[in-house]
Amino acid sequence: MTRIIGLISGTSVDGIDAALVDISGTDLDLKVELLAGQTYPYPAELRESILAVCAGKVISMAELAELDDAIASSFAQAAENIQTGHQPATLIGSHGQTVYHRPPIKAGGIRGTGESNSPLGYTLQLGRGDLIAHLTGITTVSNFRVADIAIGGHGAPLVPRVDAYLLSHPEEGRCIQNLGGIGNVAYIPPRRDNWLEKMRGWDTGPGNSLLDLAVEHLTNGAKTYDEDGKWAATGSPCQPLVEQWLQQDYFHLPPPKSTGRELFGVDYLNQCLKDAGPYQLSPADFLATLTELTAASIAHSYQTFLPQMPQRVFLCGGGSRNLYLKQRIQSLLKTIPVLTTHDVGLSADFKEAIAFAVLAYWRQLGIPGNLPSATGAPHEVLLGEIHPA
Ligand SMILES: Nc1ncnc2c1ncn2[C@@H]1O[C@H](COP(=O)(O)OP(=O)(O)OP(=O)(O)O)[C@@H](O)[C@H]1O
Ligand SMILES: CC(=O)N[C@H]1[C@@H]2OC[C@@H](O2)[C@@H](O)[C@@H]1O[C@H](C)C(=O)O
Repeated sequence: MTRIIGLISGTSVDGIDAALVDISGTDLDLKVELLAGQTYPYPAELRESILAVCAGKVISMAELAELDDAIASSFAQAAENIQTGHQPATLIGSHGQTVYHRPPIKAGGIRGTGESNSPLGYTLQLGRGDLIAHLTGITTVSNFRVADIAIGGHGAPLVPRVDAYLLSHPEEGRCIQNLGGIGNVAYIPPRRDNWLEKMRGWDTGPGNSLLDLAVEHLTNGAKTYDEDGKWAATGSPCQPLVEQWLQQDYFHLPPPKSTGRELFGVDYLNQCLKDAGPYQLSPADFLATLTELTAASIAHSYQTFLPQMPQRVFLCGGGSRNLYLKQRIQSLLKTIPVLTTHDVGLSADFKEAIAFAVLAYWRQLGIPGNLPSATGAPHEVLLGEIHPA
C-alpha cells in the first residue's frame, strides 16, 4: 500500500483539488481509499492572472516563470494541508494548471487559437513539479500529458484508463461523464473479451465553462457559477438556438478529440450572446439554453460516436452538483439511468485528483497511463516526469 497525494486544478480554475489516498493493486485489483479530499481556492489575484493568460493575455518570460512558481507554491501548500492529521504521503501526482492546449492536427484539427504547422499538439500545465518536490520534500510526478502528445496523441483525456480499473462492471456498459470546465467521457464496455481495447473516451465539449462565464457576465462578476442550476431551472431553453449551436464543427468531429477554454471560452460565449440577441431571452432563458447545449452535446455525442449506448451513466466533477443540468442530461438520455460516481462509492468531487495520484503511482511502477483509444496516441506510454525530493 502506498500513500499518495493527487493534485489538480482543472479548466474551471476554481481552485486546487487535493486528494490523500492509499493505493494498492495495479489494474483489476487496483484499490483506492480516499483518506481526505479538499478544494483549496486560489488567491483571487492568482486566479485572475491564470484566467487572463488562458484568455490570451500576453506576458513576458519572467512573468511566466513567476506564475509557474506561484502555482507550484499553491499546489505545495495544498499538499501540506491535505496531510494534516494523517501519516505523511510518499509521493505526489500533480497535474498542475492547464493554461494552453492545442490538439494535434492529424487526430483532430479543430483548434481554438494559435494555428501552427506542427503536426503535434501542444499542451502547457503550470506549477512545476520540481518546485513542489523541493517545497514539500516529497517526490513529485508532474507533466503527465507531454509523453502522449510527443507520440501524436491529444494528451487528453487521461482519466479514462483510471476509470476503467475503478469503475468497470462485469456485465454493464457504463459512461463516466466528467462535468468540469470542459466535459469528457469514458465509455467502459462490460468487462469481457478485449474490453479495454473497446473502451472509448473524448472531450464532449463545454461542461461548466460557458455557464460559469455567462453567470459572471450576467451578474457583473458578483457570482461565478449557477449554484445547483437553480437560476437556469427558472428559465426555458430556446430550442432553435440550441439546434444552431449544435451545428458547430467540434460536436461533429469524430473522437479521439480534445478541447479547452481556447475554444469554449470568452470568445465563444460572446458569440452565443450575439446569436441570442434577436430572441431577446431573459438571463434565466439564456442560462437554460446554454445548459441545454451542454446536455445535448453530451447526449448527441453518445448517440453518434459510441458503438452502443451504455446501460448506466455516472456523472462526476463540479457540474454533477448542477441539478438542472443533471435533469436535462437524464431527460435527453431517456431510459438510461443517470447517477453520480458517488453512487458507486467513488467521490464525484475528487475523482480527477484521485486519478492523478493513481497515474503517479503507475509511473513509479513503470505502468503506462494513457488509453490510446481515448487520446489517439498510437500506443501506450509512461506518463509523467519524476522529480525526486
Ligand atoms: N453546487 C453546484 N452547482 C452548480 N455547479 C457547481 C456546483 N458546485 C460546483 N459547480 C461547478 O463545477 C465547477 C468546478 O468543477 P470541477 O472542479 O470539476 O472542474 P475542473 O476540474 O476545474 O474542470 P476540468 O474537469 O475541465 O478540468 C465550478 O466552476 C462550477 O461551475
Ligand atoms: C488539457 C487539459 O487540461 N484537459 C482537461 C480538460 O478538463 C476536462 C477535459 O478537458 C480533459 O480532457 C482534461 O482533464 C482530465 C483530467 C483528463 O485528462 O482526463
